[in-house]
Parts: sequence; structure tokens; C-alpha cells
Amino acid sequence: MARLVVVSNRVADPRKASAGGLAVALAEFLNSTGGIWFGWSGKVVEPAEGGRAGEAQMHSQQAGPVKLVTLDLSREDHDAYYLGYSNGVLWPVCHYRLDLADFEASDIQGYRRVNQLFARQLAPLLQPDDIVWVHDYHLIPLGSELRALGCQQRIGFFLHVPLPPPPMFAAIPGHDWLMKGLCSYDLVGLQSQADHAHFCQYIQGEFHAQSLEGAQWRVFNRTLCAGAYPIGIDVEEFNALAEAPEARDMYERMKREYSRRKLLVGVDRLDYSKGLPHRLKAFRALLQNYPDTHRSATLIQIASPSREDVGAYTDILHELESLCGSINGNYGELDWMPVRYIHRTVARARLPGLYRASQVALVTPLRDGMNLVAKEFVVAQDPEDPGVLVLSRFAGAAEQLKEALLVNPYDSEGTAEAIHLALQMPLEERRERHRALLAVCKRWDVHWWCDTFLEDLGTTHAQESGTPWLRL
Ligand SMILES: O=P(O)(O)OC[C@H]1O[C@H](O[C@H]2O[C@H](CO)[C@@H](O)[C@H](O)[C@H]2O)[C@H](O)[C@@H](O)[C@@H]1O
Ligand SMILES: O=c1ccn([C@@H]2O[C@H](COP(=O)(O)OP(=O)(O)O)[C@@H](O)[C@H]2O)c(=O)[nH]1
Repeated sequence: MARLVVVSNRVADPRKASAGGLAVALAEFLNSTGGIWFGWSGKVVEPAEGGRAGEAQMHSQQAGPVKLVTLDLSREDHDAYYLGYSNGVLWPVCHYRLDLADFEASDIQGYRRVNQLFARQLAPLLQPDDIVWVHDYHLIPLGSELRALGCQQRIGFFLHVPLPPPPMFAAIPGHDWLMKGLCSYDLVGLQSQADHAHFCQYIQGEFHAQSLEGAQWRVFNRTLCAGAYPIGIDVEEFNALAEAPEARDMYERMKREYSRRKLLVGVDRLDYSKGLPHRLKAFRALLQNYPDTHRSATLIQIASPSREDVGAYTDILHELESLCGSINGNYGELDWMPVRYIHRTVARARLPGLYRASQVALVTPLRDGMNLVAKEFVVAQDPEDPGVLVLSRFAGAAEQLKEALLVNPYDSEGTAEAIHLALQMPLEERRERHRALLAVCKRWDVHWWCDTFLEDLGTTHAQESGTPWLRL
């Protein structure tokens, strides 16, 4: 069996149970096949005297059958590659926010430098039959850098964030270089059918790629495959987490504390793509338009700190704090605060209890690659008395979770109406919707995602498998 080499910006120790959905799945797969997980160590170091950007200390650690190989980054590389180009340019553009992109010319050099560094350090570790799986927007050019070093292994790439329509992506200086880089992979995986369509439109329109049978394309004298592989969660792992004392304790405490109220929950990184101010405005519209919700509805919003060194993230923090303050100030009573805002990361082990105690989840990003919180909420519910998912139509998850109440997060009145509907929804309708949603989460779980992607990457004749999404 071929050895799997996973490459991602962040690397997690697969022996730690709380590593998160993606990490747990990749770890499980790596545990069964053995392999390497390669990426950034998470450490930023000042270069040694006389040292320069682009040089790095490599760490290697055996974690069961998985070898974790990580690199430190110099301050200069980290700032240009991670903060600057990945999160200051690619992240906003991929989330349709050209207005927030900071096209600082020097950052692209640092982005390229770190990708070259990754390729230089990884190439000597590769064996001829290895299968290499590269993840996310930080590492788009890694495939072509590996190819330039003579690596002929099968290399796949999965983009976790949305891919915007070609005219928007083309606003990035160097967009054609990035897309050409994607064409050096054997398989390019996108989260949704919409993202997949944008990829196909781009390579057809800009590179005159020729569509072959199945999901194959002929471009730059090579053949590649592309398809939608919506990521799922590890349902069994999440159920086990829900049974553990931490989640049970959380559930009991929430139920006790909010026995007289209906609980709404939001769990997000504090990121402008998650639409938190819009969500708060919708909640304010709910209180304004539906007085029956006064004293009865409480929103717990967890906003986990994220990328605080990027300017746009501090602006959103202030906006959110001010909105929560004004809603509580205007509507709160001595014995009821409408919003509980928590600006901290809550341990994943406690989340199933919080989800299960909530009547409604608000997952209303302005744009999201997938959104795993939506799936976690569904899986955590009691099927006999489930809560209702209010989901943005702009989350990748909306293509699959059609039985959720789909909303336009920009429309605060419409979203408020949907939240009110969710709070009033009869038990039978809740059960029916939940049954359908749970079936989707179970069928297209993270194992399906891993197995299907890797199976298709390992398949020499891609037309045999066709577009994975169409196979569902
Ligand atoms: O590594 P960070 O900069 O701290 O950010 C955390 C991760 O955020 C993004 O997650 C995306 O992947 C999820 C799983 O596929 C998906 O559900 C979600 O919609 C995406 O936003 C990012 O893409 C990851 O690389 C980051 O590690
Ligand atoms: O305080 C928090 C906030 C989020 N999460 C987890 O972080 C992941 C967020 O993934 P999602 O796809 O929703 O969005 P991303 O942050 O990757 O854009 C989910 O597994 C959440 O359970 C967590 O453990 N604690």
C-alpha cells in the first residue's frame, strides 16, 4: 500500500483526542497506513545571526506510526506567508471580500519563499510510490514547486475555503500563477459544486483547458482531475465526545441554567467571514419584531480568538462588542440578558453538551468553505426532541443540509423571521428535518471524504470514478 504524506499549514499530534474533526480523520487514516504529516511547527523564530528568511529548523517526531515533520518559520517568512499573503490576500478574496484584501506586493514573495522552503525540505523525504495530499490556500504553489524539484508522485490538493467566481479571483495579482499552480496537481478537491464550477470556468476561460471524459481536464500538457468533495465530521468520534463526562456536565448545567428560556447558540472563530455582526443585528430584529421572545430567548455566542495580528480581525472585535453591549443595554432586564458573548475558545469536548441543550443554532456566515459547526450541531441533537439549524445559504454546508432553515445573512429581517420560525417549530417538523440532516452527516462523513479523495487520487484512470459529487 502506498504511503500517505499529508501536508498542511497546521499539524496536530494524532495521539491527542481533541485535535478536531479534520485532524482526527487524517490521524486515523495515517495511523492505519503509516505516513508523514508535514507542516509548520506553529513556532516563529528570529533567524540565527547571519541567517535569513527562507531558512528553517526542521523537527521530526514519531507519533505512533505517523512521523510528524514540522518547520519553524522566521518572523519575516511568517508575516509575509501566513499573515500577509495567506490571511491578508487569499482569505478575504476567497471569501468574496475584495474590500478587505491588502495586496502588499512583497508578501507574495514571502508566500512563494515558504512554499519553496516546504518543497525543498519535503522532497528528500518522499519515496517514489508515496501519495501526497496538500491542504488549503497556504500551500497552493507547493505542487508546482515539488514538480520543479523532479517529484513525480501523485499529488492531490484540497481547498478548504470557497473558490470565488473567476472575475473575482482575477483581482489577485498573480491569480494566473496560483491557478497554474493548481493545475500541477493530479487531483484538485473543492468543498462544493459551486466552487468546483468556478474552478472549471477559470481554467477553461483563462487557460483554454480542454474538458475530457469524467472529471478530467487537459491543460498545460498534462491531465488533471477536479471534483467537489464536501468535508464531513467524524460522527462516531463526536458521539463518543457527547457521551463523555465533560459534555454531559455541560449539558446538565445548561439545561438547569436555562430551564425557563430557549437557548440559541453560535460557535465561531472571530472571523469577518462568519457574519457575526449581521447575526447580532438579526437577533436584535428578532427582539424588536417578536416581543414574545423577550425574557424567553437567550443567545450564547462563542467567538474564538483568531488571527489577531491581521487588521481586519480587530475591527470586527470592536463592532461585535459594541453590538452585544447595545442589545443587552436596550433589551436586557434585571433577570434576563439576551446575549451572552464569550470571547474565548471553548474546549471541543464541551461543545456537544452546549449544542444539545440549545433549541436553535445560528450558523450564518457571509461565506464559508463548509462550516463543520453546522454538522456538529445536527449530530449532537436528541433525535426525539431536536433543535433547529438556521443556516446561511452562503456556507458550503448549505448545498448538503437542505432541511435546515436556509437564510440570507445580509437580510436581518428575513433571518429574524427564520429564527422565530425555528423557535416555534412543532416537534414533528423538527424531527423530520433532523432525520434528513443527520442522514446526510452520517453518509458523507469525514471518512467518506478522506477515502473518496484518496481513492480518486490513487486511481490512474480518473474517468472510472467520475465527478465524485455526481456519484452520491
Ligand atoms: O489555522 P488558522 O489560521 O487558525 O484557521 C483555522 C482553520 O480555518 C479554516 O477552516 C476551513 O476548513 C474547514 C474544514 O474544511 C471548513 O469547514 C471551514 O469552512 C474553512 O473555513 C482554514 O481553511 C484552515 O486551513 C485553518 O486551519
Ligand atoms: O471555541 C471553539 C470554536 C470552534 N471550535 C471548533 O472549531 C471547528 C471550526 O470549524 P468550522 O469548519 O466550523 O470553521 P473554521 O473555523 O474552520 O473556519 C469546529 O470543529 C468547532 O467545534 C472549538 O472547538 N472551540
